[in-house]
Amino acid sequence: MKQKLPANLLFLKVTAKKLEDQPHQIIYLGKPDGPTCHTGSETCYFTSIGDLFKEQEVEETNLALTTLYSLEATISKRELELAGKHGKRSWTKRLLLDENLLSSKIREEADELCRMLEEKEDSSCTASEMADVIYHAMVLLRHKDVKIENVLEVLGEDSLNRV
Ligand SMILES: N=c1c2ncn([C@@H]3O[C@H](COP(=O)(O)OP(=O)(O)OP(=O)(O)O)[C@@H](O)[C@H]3O)c2ncn1[C@@H]1O[C@H](COP(=O)(O)O)[C@@H](O)[C@H]1O
Repeated sequence: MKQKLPANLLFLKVTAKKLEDQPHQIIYLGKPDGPTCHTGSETCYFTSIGDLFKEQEVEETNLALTTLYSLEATISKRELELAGKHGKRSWTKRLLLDENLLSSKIREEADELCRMLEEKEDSSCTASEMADVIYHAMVLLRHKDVKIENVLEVLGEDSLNRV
């Protein structure tokens, strides 16, 4: 069987196959007779490996942002829950209610991060130490009514100014 592609008069040789154990299913196999793309190119896979790496970078950035925004939303939710009488115990709520505790935790976590560097520990704990710093600092942001977006904007401006 030959099937004409409407826009560009290119052809695919199509064969149909039935699977023995799946009598109600048909698999069509298309074998191009000449180029398969309307541009006349052999394929439509125009994306280079380099572009794929860039896409991966974008995906990683999106994941990082989604995580930060989601953490921000959780912290805001805990703040709203403080208004209710009964709610489950939450470390975030404790921090939001106690500025001294919040400050001392941020200092403690930042100190742990620095000590890890000074004492030349291997890097296996770096991510979790940094996560502790970020989380506690983000509770402070909420307490001061500052959005993570504002922080990211400042970081973006700084990096542009330094190019
Ligand atoms: N990221 C955190 C987070 N990191 C640490 N902690 C808590 O912070 C407290 C102190 O943390 P530490 O790391 O200092 O714990 P530690 O036992 O002193 O251990 P060391 O550091 O001394 O080894 C513990 O009760 C931890 O559970 C956190 N509590 C909450 N979050 C985030 O906040 C969200 C809401 O949490 P709740 O408010 O508890 O519902 C969670 O889903 C998380 O995303």
